[in-house]
Amino acid sequence: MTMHVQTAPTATPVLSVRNLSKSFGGIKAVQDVSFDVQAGEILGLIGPNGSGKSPLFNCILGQSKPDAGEVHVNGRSVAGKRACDLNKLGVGRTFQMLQVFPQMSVLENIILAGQEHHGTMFSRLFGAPDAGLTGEAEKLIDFFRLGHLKDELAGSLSYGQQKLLDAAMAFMAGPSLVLLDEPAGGVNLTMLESLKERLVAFNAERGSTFVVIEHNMEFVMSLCTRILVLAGGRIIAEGPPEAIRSNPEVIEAYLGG
Ligand SMILES: Nc1ncnc2c1ncn2[C@@H]1O[C@H](COP(=O)(O)OP(=O)(O)OP(=O)(O)O)[C@@H](O)[C@H]1O
Repeated sequence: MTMHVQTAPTATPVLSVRNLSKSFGGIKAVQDVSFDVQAGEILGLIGPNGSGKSPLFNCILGQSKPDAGEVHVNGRSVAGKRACDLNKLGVGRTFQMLQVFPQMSVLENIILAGQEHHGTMFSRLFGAPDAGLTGEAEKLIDFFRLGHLKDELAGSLSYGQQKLLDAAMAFMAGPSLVLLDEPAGGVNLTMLESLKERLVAFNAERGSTFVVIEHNMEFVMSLCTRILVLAGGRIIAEGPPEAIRSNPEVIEAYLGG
């Protein structure tokens, strides 16, 4: 009798980066970087200033064309795709700088983010003014505990509340992968706890996957399930937060930087 050994199928990573390189003139900003992110992970991307985090993010997100390498989201190549095409593939992002419209209400900001994610010019011109997104937007606002501020102008919110709104905007349209660029930057301790707690809850309840660039070590170490460290455009360490904290190469990269 022939025995068939069943092997577990390997899950397709949500994000797969292979041999990515990007130079600016003589500066090798990203050098042969490869990593995978599995569904449900919260991956922290850290490294001293100038280590290549933003250029790497920009290559992943189609803002910048890599010189070499490949990026796949849920098994599909993103080569040549624009940011709006990536939204349709289920990728959301936040930027270092706030992207909220101060003269619009919290609700309007969230609806606009939803329209950007899955609207077409035709649907925007001829569809319902809210593109049928008010219900979904209100749920998301409540999830991020901004319900009491729904009708306030975004510009009247505290900076921390605006960062929370900014993060919430990236979650409209239920992305499977969200890239967060310094979500904790300039946010006070109380709002930081709130932001972290909501991100963890979103990850746990919806199984979404995050990649987070962050300088705030306490925030990143307590939020992330795995950390990747860049220095000089290369990955110098990768592992769980507690191993990264005590990694001599990582300490040296920060102190030497
Ligand atoms: N658009 C660009 N044009 C020219 N050089 C760039 C560009 N983007 C990044 N670089 C260079 O690539 C290198 C790494 O980029 P960058 O400083 O943004 O890394 P980073 O890790 O994101 O740093 P930070 O933590 O300060 O944001 C730097 O030397 C930077 O000057």
